Amino acid sequence: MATSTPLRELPPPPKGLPLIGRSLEYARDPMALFRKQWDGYGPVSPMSLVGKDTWVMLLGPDAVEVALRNADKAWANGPAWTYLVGPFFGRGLMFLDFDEHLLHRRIMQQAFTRDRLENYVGAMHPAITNGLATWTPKPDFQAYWALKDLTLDIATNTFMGGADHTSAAEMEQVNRSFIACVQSAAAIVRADVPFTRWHRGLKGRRHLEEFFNTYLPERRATATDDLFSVLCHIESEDGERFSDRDVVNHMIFLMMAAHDTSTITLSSMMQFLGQHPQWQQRCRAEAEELAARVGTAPGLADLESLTSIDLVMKESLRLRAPVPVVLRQAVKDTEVLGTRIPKDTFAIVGVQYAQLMEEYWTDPETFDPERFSPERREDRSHRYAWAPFGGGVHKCLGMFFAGSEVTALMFHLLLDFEWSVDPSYVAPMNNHSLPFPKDGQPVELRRRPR
Ligand code: HEM
Repeated sequence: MATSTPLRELPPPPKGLPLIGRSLEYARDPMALFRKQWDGYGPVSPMSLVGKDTWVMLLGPDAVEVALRNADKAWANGPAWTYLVGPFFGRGLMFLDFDEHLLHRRIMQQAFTRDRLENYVGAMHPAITNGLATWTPKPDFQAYWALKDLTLDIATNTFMGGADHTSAAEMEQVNRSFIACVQSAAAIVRADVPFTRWHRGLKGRRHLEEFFNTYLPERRATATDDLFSVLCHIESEDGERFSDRDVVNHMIFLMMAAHDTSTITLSSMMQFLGQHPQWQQRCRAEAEELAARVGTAPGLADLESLTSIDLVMKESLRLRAPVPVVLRQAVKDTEVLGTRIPKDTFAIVGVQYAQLMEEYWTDPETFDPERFSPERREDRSHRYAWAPFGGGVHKCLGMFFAGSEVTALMFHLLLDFEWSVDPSYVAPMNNHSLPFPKDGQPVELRRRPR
C-alpha cells in the first residue's frame, strides 16, 4: 500500500532464549506479553518465537484489521500456519490461499448452509442428552474434561453420522491422535525425532488419514446428513467437487477446528455462569420457557431465541478467545500503520488483546454480557475490537455451527444441572497451543430434578 510519509523500520526483536525466543513468555501469560509489546512499541512490534526472530506482532484493532482484511493481498495463511502445525493439519481450508482458497471455500460453504445446520442440530440433541446422562455430579467436577468428551461425542454424530459406524475404542484412538496433532504446535524440536511432540503428532496424523480413508468409500457411495458424507457430495455453484484427498484433509482440519474451540468456549461459559448465579438463573429461565414451549429438541430458530445465552457466549469469547492469535506471513513487501514489513516476515495477529483494551471496552476485565445488548453494543466501537472468529476471507466458516452447538449444549446443561464456582477462582491456563484450564476447571455440580 503506497503512502507519502517515509515508513518506519521495525526495530530488532528483544533477545529471547536461544531456539524458542519468547515462546515461554507467551505460554506463561500471553496477555502480559501483549501488554509489554504494546507499551514498548505500540501496535506493530518485533518478536522472536519458536525458532525464528523474523516475527512481527500486530496488536490493537487497527493493526488486526490491516492483516485480516488483507486489501493488498500481502498476507498469506498457508506458510505461517504450516510453520506451526502444517504437517498435522495442512491442506485444511485455513491453510489455503488466494485463488485455491476461494475455490475450496466456495465448495465448503455448501456444507454450512442453514438447511445443513438444521440437520446437524437435529443430530446434536441425542448426543448431548446421552452424554449428560453419564455426568456424575460432585463438588469438584472437572467440567473441562467432561465437556471435551461430550463435544467429541457430538462431533461423532454430526461429523461422522453416529457411533454405529465406529467403535468407542476407535473414537478414543481418534481423540488421542487429535490431541497429539494439536499439542505438536508447542514442540521445540520441530523434526521427526522419536519421543518428541512432533513425532507423536506425525503418528497421530497418519492414524487420522488411515481412519478417514477407511470410511471414505462408504460415504461416497451413500449421501447422508453427516458432515463427512456432505463433503463427499457437495458441489460449488459451478459444479466443482472435492477429491478424496481433499475430503480427508478437510475432515482432519474441521474436527480440530471445531472440537477444542467449542470446548474452551463452553468451559469458560460454565466458569462465568458458576461465578455469576444471577446470569445462570436468567439463562435457565429462558431455557425452561423454551423447553415448555417446544420441547427438549429445539431447532435452529428456537435456539437463536435464547438471547441471554448468546450474550454470555459473546462475553466469554471476548474474555477468553479460544484462538487468541492468528498467524500470517508477508508474501511481498508491505506496511502496517506506517511500519515497513519486509517480504517473508511472519505475523502474530493478536485478536485477544483488542478484546481487552480499555480504549474499546468499559471495565474490560469484568464479566458483563450486557455490553453486547442492542442498547450498548460495545463491540461496535471498532470493526475488529471483537473478532474471536477472525475476519476477512478466512473468517471462521463454522461460526454459526459453533454458535448452535454451544447454545444447544448450554440449553440442556441448564435444564439438567446447576453449578457454582468460587467467585475468586482464576482458571490456570495452559497456553502452549489453544488455551485450556490446566486444572480441568472444577465446578460444584448438582443435578436438577426434571
Ligand atoms: C467457538 C468456536 C470457534 C472459534 C472461536 C473459531 C475461530 C476461528 C478463527 C479465529 C479462524 C480464522 C483463522 C485465520 O484467520 O487464520 C477460524 C477459521 C476456521 N474455522 Fe473456526 N472457530 C470455531 C469453531 C469452528 C467450528 C465449529 C468449525 C467447523 C464446524 C470451524 C471451522 C473453521 C474453518 C473451516 C476455518 C477456516 C476458514 C478459512 O480459512 O476460510 N470453526 N476459526
